Amino acid sequence: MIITLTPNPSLDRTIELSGPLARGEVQRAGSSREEPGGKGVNIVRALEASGVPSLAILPGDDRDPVLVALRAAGVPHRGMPIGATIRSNIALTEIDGTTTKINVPGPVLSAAQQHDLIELVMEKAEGAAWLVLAGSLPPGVPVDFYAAITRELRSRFGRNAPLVAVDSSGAPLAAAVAAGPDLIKPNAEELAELTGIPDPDSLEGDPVLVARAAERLVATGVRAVLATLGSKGAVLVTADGAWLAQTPPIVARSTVGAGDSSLAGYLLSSIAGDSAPDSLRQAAAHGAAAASLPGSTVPALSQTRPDDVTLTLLHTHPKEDVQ
Ligand SMILES: O=P(O)(O)OC[C@@]1(O)O[C@H](CO)[C@@H](O)[C@@H]1O
Repeated sequence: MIITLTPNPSLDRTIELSGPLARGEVQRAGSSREEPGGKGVNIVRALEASGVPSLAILPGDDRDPVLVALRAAGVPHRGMPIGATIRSNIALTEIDGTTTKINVPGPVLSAAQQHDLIELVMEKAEGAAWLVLAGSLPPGVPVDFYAAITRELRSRFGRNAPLVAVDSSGAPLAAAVAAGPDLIKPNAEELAELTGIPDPDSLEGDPVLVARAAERLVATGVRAVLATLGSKGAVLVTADGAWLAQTPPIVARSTVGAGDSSLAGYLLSSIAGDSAPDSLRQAAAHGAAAASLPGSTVPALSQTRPDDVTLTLLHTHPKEDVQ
């Protein structure tokens, strides 16, 4: 069982433009779609599509459009009433797949609601293989929320605690890293921010640099770093090595949720007992399949092509050079 917690879920509205985005002008959209979202929600949508037992935990009232959509789609979830509407995020996709995303803050979670949410996670986490802590934190939630959950989980369940994956950004991710999660899934920008590299673009184009930055995090106690690099592929770093996975070029339609699908691919492969590089291969295949689908549509395992992924063992540099 894989549990995800999305403290700041969203209703994702994707507007598909039939030409390039023109700032300051009225544009007629080709089409638009709405999907229940937030990173942990997308991960469970992807796992569910492949028949992997999973549960999305999120704050949200039963009649909220996000929960209604999850129910209608048969996505396993558990909402916690908050008496406020879940935020709506907007994505504008252009014909070449360029995606502009606008995310809003979301409703405040009070201290009592945060406490209840943590208790719900603890209740559902018993016996789970993974707990994924996913996305931004809503207003009112302290930046060490994910770190505190990781520590609480390990103190309550000891050696039986689920493995913890964190897919977030900024201060919540930095705080979570200090708690030594089993896996983090940064993109180039998040990895650059975490490791103090001023230019994220330099990372995206250079998998060896990505691996070196990730090695620094592994040296501080993160068990594995899965760095997703968009069309450049994905890099996995563990204490045992560093690998690059690259997919053949795809026609991208929307990159929203592609990273979430990558993480779902990694997790489903890993719980099936695959090796770390093979799990990376599945992550890359899932990410590419997701980017070729509209909106935040997630692929099923059968829609992915792991055999087309090229895996390369990255030789970075001797351990003593790690700074
Ligand atoms: O604002 P956050 O929590 O960082 O990200 C939210 C979000 O952009 O993440 C998903 C894509 O990864 C979308 O479903 C959702 O709108």
